[in-house]
Amino acid sequence: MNRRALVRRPSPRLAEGLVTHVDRVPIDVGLALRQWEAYVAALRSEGWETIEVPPAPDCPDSVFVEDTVVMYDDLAVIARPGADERRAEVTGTEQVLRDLGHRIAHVEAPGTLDGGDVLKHDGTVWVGLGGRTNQSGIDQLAAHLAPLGATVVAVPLTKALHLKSAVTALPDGTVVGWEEVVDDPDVWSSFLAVPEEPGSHVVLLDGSTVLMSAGAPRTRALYEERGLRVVTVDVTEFEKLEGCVTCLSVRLRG
Ligand SMILES: NC(=O)NCCC[C@H](N)C(=O)O
Repeated sequence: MNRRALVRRPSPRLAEGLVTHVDRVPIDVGLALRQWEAYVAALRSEGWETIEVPPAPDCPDSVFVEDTVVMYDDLAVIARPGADERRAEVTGTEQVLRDLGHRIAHVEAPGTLDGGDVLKHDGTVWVGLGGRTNQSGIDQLAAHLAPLGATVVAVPLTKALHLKSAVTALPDGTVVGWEEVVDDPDVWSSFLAVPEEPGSHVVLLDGSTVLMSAGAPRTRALYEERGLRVVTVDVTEFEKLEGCVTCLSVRLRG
């Protein structure tokens, strides 16, 4: 399978990015750019072709490209970000996906939906409700994905910015999370609490390899004990803005 991922270069205005559940602290934009370049290099060295969405220099949070779309098979559901400040980000993503030949659908007003609220595994799509994503956004996503056989499940979300700020899934479907910010771990039949907050975010690079933050060494060891190969990257400047490894790319199928 062709392994391709969208990424988007950080805006020079990154330091003005939104913060909701954390206090604002200074961002080193030069360091952020180097961390982003290393993130892209890590994807490439793991066999992923990276495609840059044209930069959006006026949108401070545009590096968090995951929030602009939900991919399912060949369908790209263009998000409608819950934060007004981020609405303009979707245009560039849509154009790139259209040019790549993906089918396009949209979340329309009054719906809101951020890609970071959407966790997929094996035909089930969990969507965080209560932060950036509303019920109309979830209903619209469910309608777009139903013909593809996906089951959409709304999940309460009050303690983290996005569902995938709280939980992600390992290749075997085990959902991993930092329990302090998970509203209801019982949503998942297999839930594993991890010992460090940045450890709850994994990007699946293949069936046995995950990409994660370098800021969670004990969780890394836990994953390695489970037989996973782990690639780490420094993403401190993005973590200061409630971003993480998942937010920085969108993986495409086919
Ligand atoms: N998917 C994600 O978790 N994205 C992180 C977005 C962070 C950005 N500062 C925001 O508040 O929208």
